[in-house]
Amino acid sequence: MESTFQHEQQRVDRVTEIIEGRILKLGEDTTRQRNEVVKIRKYFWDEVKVNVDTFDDYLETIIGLRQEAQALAVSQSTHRLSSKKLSTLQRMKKSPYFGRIDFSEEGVPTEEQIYIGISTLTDDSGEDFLVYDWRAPISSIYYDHHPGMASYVTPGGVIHGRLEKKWQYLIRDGVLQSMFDTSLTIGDEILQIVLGKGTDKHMHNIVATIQQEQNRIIRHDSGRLLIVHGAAGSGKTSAALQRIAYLLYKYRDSMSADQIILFSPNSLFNNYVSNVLPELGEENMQQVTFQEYLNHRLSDGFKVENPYEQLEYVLTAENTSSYRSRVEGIRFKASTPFFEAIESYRRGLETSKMLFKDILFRGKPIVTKQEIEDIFYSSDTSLRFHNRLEKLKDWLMKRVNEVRKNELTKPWVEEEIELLSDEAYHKAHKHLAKKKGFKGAAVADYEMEPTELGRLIVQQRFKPLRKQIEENAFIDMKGIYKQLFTSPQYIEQWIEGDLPAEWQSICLTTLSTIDEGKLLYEDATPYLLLNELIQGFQTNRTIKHIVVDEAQDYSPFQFEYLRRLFPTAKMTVLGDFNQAIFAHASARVDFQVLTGLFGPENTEVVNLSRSYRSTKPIIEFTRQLVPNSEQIIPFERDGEHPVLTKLASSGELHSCITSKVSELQNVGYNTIAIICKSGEESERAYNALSGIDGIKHVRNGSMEYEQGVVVIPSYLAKGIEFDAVIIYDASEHVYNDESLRRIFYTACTRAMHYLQLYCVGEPTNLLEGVSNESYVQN
Ligand SMILES: Nc1ncnc2c1ncn2[C@@H]1O[C@H](COP(=O)(O)OP(=O)(O)OP(=O)(O)O)[C@@H](O)[C@H]1O
Repeated sequence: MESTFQHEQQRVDRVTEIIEGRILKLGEDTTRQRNEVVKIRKYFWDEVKVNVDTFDDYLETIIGLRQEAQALAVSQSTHRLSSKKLSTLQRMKKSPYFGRIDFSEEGVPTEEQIYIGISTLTDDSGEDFLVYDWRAPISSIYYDHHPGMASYVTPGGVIHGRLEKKWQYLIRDGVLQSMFDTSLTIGDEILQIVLGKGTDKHMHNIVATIQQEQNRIIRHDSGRLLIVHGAAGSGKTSAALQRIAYLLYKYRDSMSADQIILFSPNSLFNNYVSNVLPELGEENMQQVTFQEYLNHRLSDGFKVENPYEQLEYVLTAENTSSYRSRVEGIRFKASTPFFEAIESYRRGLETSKMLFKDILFRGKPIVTKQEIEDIFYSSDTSLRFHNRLEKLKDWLMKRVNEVRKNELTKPWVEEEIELLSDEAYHKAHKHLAKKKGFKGAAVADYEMEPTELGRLIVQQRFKPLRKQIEENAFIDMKGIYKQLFTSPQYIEQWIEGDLPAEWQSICLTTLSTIDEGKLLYEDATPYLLLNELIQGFQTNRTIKHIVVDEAQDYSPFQFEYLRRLFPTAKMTVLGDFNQAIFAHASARVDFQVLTGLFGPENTEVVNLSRSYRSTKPIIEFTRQLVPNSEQIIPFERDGEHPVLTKLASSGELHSCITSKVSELQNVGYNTIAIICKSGEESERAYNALSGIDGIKHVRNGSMEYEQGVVVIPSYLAKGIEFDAVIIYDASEHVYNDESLRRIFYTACTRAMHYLQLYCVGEPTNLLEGVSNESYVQN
C-alpha cells in the first residue's frame, strides 16, 4: 500500500506540474486579453467617426459602431472563457481529481485507469486524458456501479465492460492525504469527513461524493418534468445544482447558464447556493424568487404582499376575528377548483361582463366604457378572444385618431401655443424644420406655420393615449377580478364543488384590500393568471430549463402559471411535503397534481430517502416528528442526542441560551442558529439575547447568509443549515397546533451536528410521538 500511495502521489505531482504549466500560459493569455478589452473600451469612440449629417454618414456611423461593439463583445467573451478556465485550473491545482475507476471495456484487451475530477485535462498532445470531467459519459460508472459488470451510455450507444476497481482520493493543496478502495458505496469514509466538517458561508459542490440515487437526478435527461421528492437534508438542492452543471456540460453548444432559471425561496438562499456552480467552473444560472416575479409584473398597479408577511400573519394572528376566513381564503385561492373557476370565468367573459375604462382626454371621456363594451360584444364571436381584443384595439386607434383630427381646431391648442416656453418653442421649430428637410444653418430659414405647430402639440398630447391602448390599459383588470367577489353568489356559476364556509367574508376582504391598492399574496397569482388569460400570456421561449426548489411551498396554481410562462422549458421540481410551511398547503398535498402538468408520459418522479445533513441521532429524533418516518434513512454519522431542556421562566431561558451559545462556540461550532417560530418571536428573542457577542438577527429581506450566531424565524431558515441549532421555545403555548408540525420539523432539521430544544413550561405536544430514548430531557 505504501508504494501504491507513493506511486499515486507521484502521479498527482506529475499532473500538478502540467496544470501549473497551463496556468502560467493561460495566465499570460488572460492578461493579454484583458488588456485588449480595456484598450477597446478606452478607444471605443476614437475608432468610430460619429457623423449624422447625411443619411450615408449616419449609416456609416451605425456600421462603425456595430463593428466596434462586435469586436468588444468577442474580446470580452474570449477573456471570460479564459478566466473561467484559469480559475478551474487553479482549483484543480489544489485537487486535480477525486476518484478513479479501473475499467475493462468489452473487446479491448487492456484495462484503462480513468481519473475523475471537476474538469477534463489532457496531456500536451491532447490525446491522452489525465483527468476526465465528472460529467463525461464514462464517469457515470464511478457513481452508478460497484465492481463487476458495468456499462455507460454515450451518444454513439451503450458501452459495456467490467469495472475492476474503484478508488477515492482526498487531495489537498497537491498532497495526497488519503485514498480508499471504495468497492461498495462511494466514499462513506470521505463522506464522513465531508459531512463532519463545519458549515461556512456558502454551500459546496458534492461531485466527489455524489450518491447513486442522486446521480439519477443529475443525469436524468428525458421527459419534460422531473419531480424529486426527498427528506430534509437528502441533497435535493445539491443534486439540482450539480444537475444544472451537468446540463451545461452536456448541452454546452446549445444551452447557456442564462437560459436556466432557479426559483428559490428567498434572497438569503440565493446567496447561500451561489457558489456551487462557480466552484465547478460554470457560470451561475439566473436566480429569482416567485415574489420577485410577481412584483415585476404587478407592482405598477398594487403593493403586493410578501409571502412571508402572509405566513407571519398565519403564525401570529390566530386570535384576531378575521383569522379563520383569511386562512380559508388562502387555501381556497390556491386550489384547483378556484383555478378552474378562473378559467371558466374568463370563457364567460366572451359573451358578457367584460369591463373597460373610459378613454379620457383632457379629463373628459372621448370613448366611453359602454361604447368600448358595445363594440367588443358586437364583434364576431367565432374569433378567438385575443383576436377580438386586437380588433377592438384597431377600432380604438381609429376612433382616437378621428378625435385627434377634430381637436386641431379647438381653442385649447391656440392657448397652449401661446403658453409655450421659449425652449419648447425652439425645440418644436427645430423638429419641424428637420421634418421639412431643412439642414444645418438652413434650419433658421424655416418659417413655422401655426397649424403645423398646433398639429405637433395635439400629436404629443395624444401619444400617451395611443400607448395606453397599445398596452391594453383600457381593460379594467382590477374591476374584472373584483367582479368575481362583488357578491358571494357570483362565482357559483363558474365553480364546481363547495365554497369555503367563510366565503362572504373572504369576498369582502378581497374587495377592500384591492380598493386600498394592495394585493394579498393569495390573490397575486390568480390575478396574474386572469390577466394573462385575457390579454395573452407573456411567454418566455428563451428559457430552456427551470428548477423549482422548495416546491412544496408552491400552489398547483403557481405551477400551472410557470408552465404557461415558459412553454418550451423543461422543469425540475424539488420538494419535501413534510416541510410545507405555507397555509395554502393542505394536509393532503402531494405531487400527483404536478403529474397533470405535462402528463404521466412526460413526468418522472424520483425519491431520495437517505438524509445526509444531520448526525444519525438528530435524524432519528426529527424523523419521528413526521409520518412515514421509516422512509427516512440516516447516513451513519455519530453525534450527541438532541437535548430538551424545560425551564420555568423566560429569564432562565435567556441565560441558558447565552451560556449554551458560548459552550457551543468553545467546541468550535461556527454557525449557531437560534430558530424561532415567527418573525415576531425572533424580534423578542433577539432583543432579549442582544448581550451575546456578535449576535445577528436575520429578518425577512435579509440578503446574505450570516455566519456566527443568528436569531432567525423558522421560515427563513428553510433550505439552509447550521452546525448547531437551538429551538428557542419548543413549548406547548408556542407550537400549539398540529398545523405547526411541518414548521417545527423544518426548524429541527436545520441542525448538522447539534440540536438543543428549550421550552418554557410544558413541551409541545408535537413531541408526543417521539420516543424517550431518542433525546435527552432535563
Ligand atoms: N452526496 C453528498 N455528498 C456530500 N454531501 C452531501 C451529499 N448529499 C447531500 N450532502 C450534504 O447534505 C446537506 C443537505 O443537502 P441539501 O441542502 O442539498 O439537502 P435538501 O434535500 O435540499 O435539504 P432540505 O430539504 O432540508 O433543505 C448539505 O450540506 C449537502 O452538502
